[in-house]
Amino acid sequence: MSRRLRAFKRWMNSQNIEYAKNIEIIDKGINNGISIKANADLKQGDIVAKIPKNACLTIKTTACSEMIQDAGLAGSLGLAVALMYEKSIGECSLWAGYLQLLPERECGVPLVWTLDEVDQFLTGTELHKAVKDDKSLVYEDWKENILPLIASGPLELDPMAFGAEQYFAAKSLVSSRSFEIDDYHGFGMVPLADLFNHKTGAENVHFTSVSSPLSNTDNDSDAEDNEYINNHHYESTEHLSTCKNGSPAALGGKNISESNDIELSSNSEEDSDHLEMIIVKDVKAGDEVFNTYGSMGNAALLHRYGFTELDNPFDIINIELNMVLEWSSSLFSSRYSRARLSMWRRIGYCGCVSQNSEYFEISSDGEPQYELLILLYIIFLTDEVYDKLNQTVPSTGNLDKDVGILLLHKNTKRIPLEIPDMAKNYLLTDNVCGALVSLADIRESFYRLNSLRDDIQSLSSCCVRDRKLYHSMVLRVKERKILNNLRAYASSRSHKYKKRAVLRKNRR
Ligand SMILES: C[S@@+](CC[C@H](N)C(=O)[O-])C[C@H]1O[C@@H](n2cnc3c(N)ncnc32)[C@H](O)[C@@H]1O
Repeated sequence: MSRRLRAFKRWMNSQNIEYAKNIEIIDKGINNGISIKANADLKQGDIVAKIPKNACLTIKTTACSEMIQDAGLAGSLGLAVALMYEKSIGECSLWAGYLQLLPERECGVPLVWTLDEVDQFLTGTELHKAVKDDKSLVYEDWKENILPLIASGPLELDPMAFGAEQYFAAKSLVSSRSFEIDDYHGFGMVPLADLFNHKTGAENVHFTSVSSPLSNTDNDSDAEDNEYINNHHYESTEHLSTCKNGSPAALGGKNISESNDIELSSNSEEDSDHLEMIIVKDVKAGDEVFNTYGSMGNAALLHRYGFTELDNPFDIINIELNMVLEWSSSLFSSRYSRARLSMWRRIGYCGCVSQNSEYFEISSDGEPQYELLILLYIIFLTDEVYDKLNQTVPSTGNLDKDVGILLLHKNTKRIPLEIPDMAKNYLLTDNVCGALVSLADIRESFYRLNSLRDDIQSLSSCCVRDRKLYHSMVLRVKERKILNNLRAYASSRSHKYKKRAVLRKNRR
């Protein structure tokens, strides 16, 4: 057993953190990290760890809690300050035995890459602009909130431990390892629980928390209920994109409040101050025990946790509304495009919205967001139908649902927009399918020179241990495959394509 692991186990003992004998903490060193393995078969319902809430590092439990509160810091910023402070006081920290097990920073998280690395590895991907924006926002946060604490705060903070670099490092740890604990503590670092790795849709454990100490005081029996919570962290909700159809954006995961994974189980009163890890799917002796950090695509996984998965079914790619408008303006005029866009909005549609940008999602199998199909269809409406629609649809105010479906097909048939599966038969005209292929080509050009084949070859020859390169290549290749799937989706639905396929078949 490594020295750092022995020290961590001694520390866990001192904090009354309990874990089952049939799980083992495996330390593969700095590069490969730590994971949890089953020593014996684990059965659904087994509790494999109990962690007192006061052993968690939060803005309430840290020794600098008062300073954080007085400075009005909260969220991931407050937790990062708590983490930096506890690290800065070394062995005097109550969490010294825990902190010595953590890496300096989560190197895979692009927030801590250099700007050159961000350009080198992420150009063209969903993350390129997001990470650049993050870097400047996080730096601004530091300048505005932490620098004043070093200069004139009450605790004589060591400037070497609270520099911008240390803040970025702390943010990468908070982003990749913090959990929501309860209403009182908010998010925090949860020793032991944060040693489980993630597997999408195939987790073995869930993390459970008893209701907050605040609600415990009102003697309500709800306070004894356990609530399943996920390894969601501040970034996941701060940057969470809101999408009309509720699906996660490329960078968003499942919002905690939207989670339908709530599991309730009762717990005795004396247990109410701790967290539990409970087995939800049997594990065979010798296998790794996985947690889930939520259902999210590779862009979100890399953004927050610093890794990707080759077979991630939640992968998506986004097509920005601005890109659609540019493409439309290159075919028609920009005035024409703006008028068609305005009609689309009047009928009651919008894209997903995140941080000042509006976009459409393309799912892993290449299926475009419904709202994009409607917009493209409106762009290609003949002037005659458009004018008719223009007279029918009110320019402002709430739309009557009946008016919303008054989109006319060629033979003046109404398109039943409220039944997407049926409407798609009308919306996917040759023009719309051709537009989807063009949009895929334009989005593809963001990756610059290399072809997808080049990228696949680079990925196959690159080593998982070269983390930045490997995971950014997985992100790139998976995104480009989705664009291929979008082209295939469009081609297979285009009548021209279908006709050509029939002709080819007849010729054979
Ligand atoms: C909560 S920690 C899990 C424990 C971690 N392995 C350690 O060494 O402490 C999250 C970090 O573990 C790593 N990780 C978790 N699941 C992973 C996976 N499926 N593939 C690659 N890395 C993973 C990533 O570095 C991530 O930021």
